Amino acid sequence: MEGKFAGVIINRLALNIDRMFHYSIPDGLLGKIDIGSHVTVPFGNGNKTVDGFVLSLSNHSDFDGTLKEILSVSESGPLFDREMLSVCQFLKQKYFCSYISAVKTVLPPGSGRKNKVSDKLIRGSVLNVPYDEAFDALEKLRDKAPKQCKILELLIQNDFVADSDILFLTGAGYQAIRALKDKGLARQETVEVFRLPIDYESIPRSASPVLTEEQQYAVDRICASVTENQNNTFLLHGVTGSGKTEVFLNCIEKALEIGKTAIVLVPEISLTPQMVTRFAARFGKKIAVLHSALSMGERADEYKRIKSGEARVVVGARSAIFAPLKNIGVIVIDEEHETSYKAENAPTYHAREVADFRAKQHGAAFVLASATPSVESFYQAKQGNYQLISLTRRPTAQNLPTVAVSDMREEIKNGNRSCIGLSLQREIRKNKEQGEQTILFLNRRGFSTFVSCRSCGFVIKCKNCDVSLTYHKAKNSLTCHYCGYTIKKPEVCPNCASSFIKEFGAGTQKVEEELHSLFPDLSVIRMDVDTTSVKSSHRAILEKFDKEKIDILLGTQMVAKGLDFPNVTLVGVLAADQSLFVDDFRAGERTFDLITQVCGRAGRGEKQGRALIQTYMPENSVICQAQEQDYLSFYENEIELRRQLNYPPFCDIISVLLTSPVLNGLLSYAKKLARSIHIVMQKDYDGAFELLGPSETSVTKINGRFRQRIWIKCKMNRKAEDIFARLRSYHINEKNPHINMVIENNPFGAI
Ligand SMILES: Nc1ncnc2c1ncn2[C@@H]1O[C@H](COP(=O)(O)OP(=O)(O)OP(=O)(O)O)[C@@H](O)[C@H]1O
Ligand SMILES: [Zn+2]
Ligand SMILES: [Zn+2]
Repeated sequence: MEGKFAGVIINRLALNIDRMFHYSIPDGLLGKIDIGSHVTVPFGNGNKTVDGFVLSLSNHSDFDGTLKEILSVSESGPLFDREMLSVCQFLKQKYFCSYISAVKTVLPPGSGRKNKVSDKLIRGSVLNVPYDEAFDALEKLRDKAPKQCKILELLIQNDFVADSDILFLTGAGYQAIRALKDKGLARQETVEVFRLPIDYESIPRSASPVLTEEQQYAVDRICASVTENQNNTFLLHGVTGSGKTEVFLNCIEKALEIGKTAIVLVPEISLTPQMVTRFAARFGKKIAVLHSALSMGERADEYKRIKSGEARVVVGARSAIFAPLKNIGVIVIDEEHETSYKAENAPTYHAREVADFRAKQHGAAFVLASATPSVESFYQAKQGNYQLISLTRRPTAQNLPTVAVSDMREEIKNGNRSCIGLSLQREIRKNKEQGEQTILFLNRRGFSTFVSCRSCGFVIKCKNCDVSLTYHKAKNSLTCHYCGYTIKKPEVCPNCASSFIKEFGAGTQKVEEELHSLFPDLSVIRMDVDTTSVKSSHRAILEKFDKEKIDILLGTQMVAKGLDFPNVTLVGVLAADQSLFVDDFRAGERTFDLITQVCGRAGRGEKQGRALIQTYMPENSVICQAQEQDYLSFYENEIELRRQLNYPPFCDIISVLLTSPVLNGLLSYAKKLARSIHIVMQKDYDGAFELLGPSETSVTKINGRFRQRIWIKCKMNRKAEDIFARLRSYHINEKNPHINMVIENNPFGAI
């Protein structure tokens, strides 16, 4: 450990201290401090003791005066190594975040927190009164004790909330939790944490099936890179059910064989149960699983197993890309087109970009797998930057499912007002008679359930955000999905006092009711955010569907992808076209991907599958291409559109979002910034660019903050990075206490 001087990042989010502070290392601590050490230091004029992280070490200092000394260092050793330090620098440069938020992204789970992760038990709170009483209490607390009100809202929305989560999510202190308990509204509960998320050893081991020729070719090409330490990027484009997973399982096996390690990212928690089982069946305890549904304790355990070298394959959601593995041989991103790979909070990294960075550092093979690659990735493959490997058939006896389109306008003309058309009803019936199972997919975007007045049209909105509240039938509550604001559903319209105030739109609950009345003899199981809030319920629902041969699995996005049930031969897509109306240049891509993926759940076993797409616009080209499951013609169309309209991959889109609790001053500041950006871009940027805005965002207010956005279209290169980094410093120096700035490169579904 070299050096007498250390550069330290202070563990505070305040933007004006977002830089390295230099300290000298006292003799007593020499040799004990390294990159990644967690230290305490005197800070500021008052020399307050604060904690921070060591990011650099050196033997000399340019500082003229006497440097302050580091006070202490955590005994448990450095929290990250030099490789992770370079990842932090990458995050900071590419995503315009502060040092500390970059560092926090790579820290082990639970570290740097005040309360220690207990070994077996988690303390938390649950609601202690019926919902109705809780709603009454909410209104009483709303103005007098807003923190308690926020906690109560959380407890209404969830069955159990860990105290640490309450503190983190609401910013309240323990006394607020205690006050709610004293009032009898909440009570304390302790839940036992399952230390190993899955008993990997209990899952029966299974070997690889004999690969098809196409699969073997893919494995050989990727493995050549793994063994030769070559950093190549592969786009594994295979139709749904073509055995992509089998391909990368085999590549990982190879990597392990020659002493290397592997990371596999899978998109959402919903994907993990089946996927994890497949990994455990192949690799047993050599795998570690990291995703957000694990408790902090579980995550900390898995992390330890990775650090100790026991776990050599990490399977996880987005943040697993930061797993502290050494000697990585292969990184896989499954369903690489998924939007959940992009982080929503700072640093707003894309896992694909971080993976690319790490793969380069390790000389690892990088595999992007999808049946419907993102337009950006496919373009890279066409340009020769990625090596394209295609799997064109399913390895099982069956072809891709046949897909039919059902015109819902005809259904309405014929007097059928059900959201399940007659053709779909017939198919469901037929499937039941053949003893086969059905998956029904409800495109969530088309089915928000808000409450409105049938007399005056009044829609109940959030008081902090410019959005309508979502109705939850089981609790008879209305909740804001942005800020958590919760109220009881009013009996009469707050605007005109009419009692014709009702929920609008069909949610999964409504469709479920309809299924029961159409098919009283069929069993239905529902999977959506409401039925999966309790830990492990994903797994439970899927297991029940499989083991008990439930007739219909009904769900939102959660059932669209990754599921592999051989007895499912029919897939129905309700409201296929709704996601086409979203105001986003990726709407077509997302609709194509959703429909193709969900149809791909059918006929994965020995029996031929079929899918039925219900739509109001059967002539729409995206719907037609999805019906044909023809990615290539979809891509050709889409890339031409992007070229004409100058969208990614032909340029990058940078969003500069400004928010403030007061409208006054926000717009003029945004205009001033837009003008400055324009001038600087003209002077210092060397290519074409376009600047749009400032303008209001589609949701004009979130969490009590008004929003203005400036869009810049340009190629994100070193020069542009430098300009936006300067813009960020300029904003920090302006000291506009009310106005927040977030710069984001290529945001997804920006609101
Ligand atoms: N060579 C093979 N021989 C027999 N069965 C296979 C073979 N390869 C894969 N399978 C089986 O075919 C099914 C689909 O394979 P897999 O899940 O790997 O495909 P996928 O392309 O990853 O699917 P998707 O991306 O559509 O979810 C699985 O049940 C798998 O066990
Ligand atoms: Zn809100
Ligand atoms: Zn009304």
